[in-house]
Parts: sequence; structure tokens; C-alpha cells
Amino acid sequence: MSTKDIVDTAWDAPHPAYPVNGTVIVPASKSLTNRYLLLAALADGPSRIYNALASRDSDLMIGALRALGTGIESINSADGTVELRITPLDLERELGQVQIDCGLAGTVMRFVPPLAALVRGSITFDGDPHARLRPMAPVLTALSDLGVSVHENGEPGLLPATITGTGSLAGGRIVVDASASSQFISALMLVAARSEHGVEIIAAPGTIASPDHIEMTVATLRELGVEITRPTERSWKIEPGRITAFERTMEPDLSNAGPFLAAAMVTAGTVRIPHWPVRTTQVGDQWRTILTRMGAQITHHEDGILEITGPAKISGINYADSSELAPTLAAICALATEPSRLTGIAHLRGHETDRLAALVTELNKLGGKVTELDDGLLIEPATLHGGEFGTYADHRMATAGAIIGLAVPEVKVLDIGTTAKTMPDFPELWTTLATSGKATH
Ligand SMILES: O=C(O)C1=C[C@@H](OP(=O)(O)O)[C@@H](O)[C@H](O)C1
Ligand SMILES: C=C(OP(=O)(O)O)C(=O)O
Repeated sequence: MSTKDIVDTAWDAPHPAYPVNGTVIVPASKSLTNRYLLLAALADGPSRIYNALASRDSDLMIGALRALGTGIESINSADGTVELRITPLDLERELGQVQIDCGLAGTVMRFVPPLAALVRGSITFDGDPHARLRPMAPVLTALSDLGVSVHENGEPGLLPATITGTGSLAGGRIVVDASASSQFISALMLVAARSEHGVEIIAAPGTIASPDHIEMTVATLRELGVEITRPTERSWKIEPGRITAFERTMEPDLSNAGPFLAAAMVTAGTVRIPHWPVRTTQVGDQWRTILTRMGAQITHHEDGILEITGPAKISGINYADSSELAPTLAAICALATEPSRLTGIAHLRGHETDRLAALVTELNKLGGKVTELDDGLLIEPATLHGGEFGTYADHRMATAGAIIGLAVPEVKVLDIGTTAKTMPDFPELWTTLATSGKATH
């Protein structure tokens, strides 16, 4: 059964009788693929992305960039990976009126509007029903502060919105509230080098959500020749200049590696993930620290394979700023023998769904003891039972439900097809891993 056929049905989460023992090739990083795609559109020549992610979020980014005039050719390589050949967009071209579907992709709804300010045309952004609830105000306000014409077509600070680009962006100094998402700062950074005078971005007082993702943006830009300085700890100055065309191979998505590592954790099994990078800007590299603290044995072999063996009993953890790892981590914590406290994740209320509310509701429905905190979750040990696990169009809720189902019989995950956002092959990869232990017993 393909992922498409199982959308909207309850999926019987595999519940193996044996610890898992398998190797999983994890698809490419969403955050890296979508950053490199956007930068290729603005680069000083044609670029190539090897091992690109093929998923709903990357398709939406490709669709948005093509609509703005970027040439993108997708080639299926003999080894099963996807190569993208990108010809940058022509900022002189008159585009007229363009509609962009953002789906539920934060990287499309936040990263592409600043690009729309650089082209010539009237670009309208909209998305899934839930996309209309995700915060947009800081990026729209920043563009307006930079002199760009922004029209909010619905509720203020939300999609749909129209940006009218004139083919150039003067640049300047802006204050951005990044407490609801790091993507507001990343979005402005990604296009800033192509402005006339550069852009200085100052984070407004308060928390900065998912700061690791801003570091990823800075590192990616610097690697392509963009000059960025840090006037203060809370500001970034991006100088005007070229973005160098490139050829890059995408790393596996280490956040999406999380559920497979979790499979080893919750069955006391062993999982191997090839191509784990030695150095990376991905937040998912934190799994090595997090899961070791929770009792796993983890080895990063010289050939690049990360191997994890789960413990007999999972320890609890107090952890701050787990960012997009939080739903997966919460599922592991719900199966731990000690309490856990996940903090610094208030902004998850504005993700694909209100993830704090969704995790409390769905884990507690299965007998869990999860309490919502101001900025996170308290997860106490409890004996879980089977039942339906709702996913609210959120790919990470779906994988969280699958993790619980691996350890608890008769869990049914609603709309497992939502994993297509970043990992369309998840059901097949998961079922293969879930049955991988048998051969060894
Ligand atoms: O820049 C990115 O690629 C992302 C930034 C983070 O967003 P928030 O800062 O909104 O958490 C993360 O959760 C999201 O999955 C991807
Ligand atoms: C928050 C996430 O996605 P988005 O890029 O849509 O913000 C996520 O993938 O966990």
C-alpha cells in the first residue's frame, strides 16, 4: 500500500515481538535541501544538489521557486537518489501575478516571501488550513520595515498575504521578534546578500526559538561566500555580495533519524544509520547526547555508520531547547522509567499543530502522565495501553505514535500519510525496521 492510499485511515502501528535490529537509509535533510534550493535560485550561476530530499516540503519549495522563474530540473539517479539542477532566477523578468502554495511548510511560508520582495511581481502566499494559523507577523513586518509592499489578505500577521516585489531590495536595519520561530530571522538572512546595502538583523528582546537553525543558516551562507558579522550577541550583519553557485550532497535528515533511533531505545534493539556526518549544523546531531544520557550505547564508526543499542530501561531526562526533536523525544520519555522535563519549547504551539497540547492529549489518551508546562512538558512514568493516536496533520506526531506502537500493543496511528511532509517512505521504512529483529533470533 502506498503512502497516498493510507492517508486518512487508522494505521496499525507495527508491534514486533523482538528487539529491532536493522539499518535504515534516512532521506535527506529538509532544512538543508530547502535552504540550498533557495540559495541556488539567488546564486551567481547554475548549481547542483545531490541526494536532495523528495517530499512534500521540498516539492513545495521547488514549486514556489519555479513560480518565481527559477529553472529546476529533477533527475532520478541510478542509485535511487534525486539530483536537482538549478538555474538561478532572473530578477529583471516581469512575473505579473503569482500564487504560491506553501502547504504546511514553515520553510516555504517564511523563507520565500523575502525572495518575493526581490522579484518583479505580485506574489500571493497561502497554504493548508493549518498554515493559516502559523505565525507570520515578524517576517511580514520586517519586510514592510524594509520598504516592501506587504498586503495581508486575511487576519493580520497570518497567511494569506501578498508581497509586491519591484526587482530590488534596498536593505537596512530591522528588529525581528524570533520568539515564535527562528525561521523569521533565517528567512531575512537568506536573501540579505542580494539587497543593495545589506541587512542588519537584531533579535528583539525575549527568547530566540530554535537557535541552532539560525546557526545553520549562517554557516550555509558563509560557506557560499556571504560575509556575515555579529555586531552583538543578538544581531547579525549580512553584507551585500554574491552567493556562489555550488554543487553539494545533502546530509541525511538527523531529526528524521530520531524515530529510527527511538526504535532501538524502546525495544532495546540495535539500529544503524549510514552516512551520519562527522560535523553538521543539524539539530538532530543532539540525539547522540540525548539518547546516551537516556541509557543508549552509541558508536559513530569510521565508515560513517551511527550505531545505537537501546537500554533495558530508559532513563528520564531534563532537556532544554530540543526544538523539532521534541515530539520524538516526548514519545521516548513516555516509555521511560523516570520522569522527564522538556523545556524551552513554548514555540512548538505554533508548529504544524500546537504540539504541546497534541502530545499531552494523545499520550494521556493511551494512559500516559504528561503535563503541559509554560514552556514545555513534564512526562512521568506510566503504563501505556493501545488506542488511536491522533496526528493533527503533523508528521512528527505520526512518528511519535509509531514509536509508542512499537512498545505498546494495538496502537493505531491516524493519518500516517502526513509523514509525506518530510519522509514519504516512512511507513515502509518503519515496517521493514519493525520486522528486522526476527532473523537474528
Ligand atoms: O529553519 C528550519 O529549517 C527550521 C527551523 C525550526 O523552526 P522553528 O524555529 O519555528 O522551531 C524547525 O523547528 C523547523 O522544523 C525547521
Ligand atoms: C516545525 C517543523 O516544520 P516547519 O519547517 O514546517 O516549521 C518540523 O518539521 O518539525
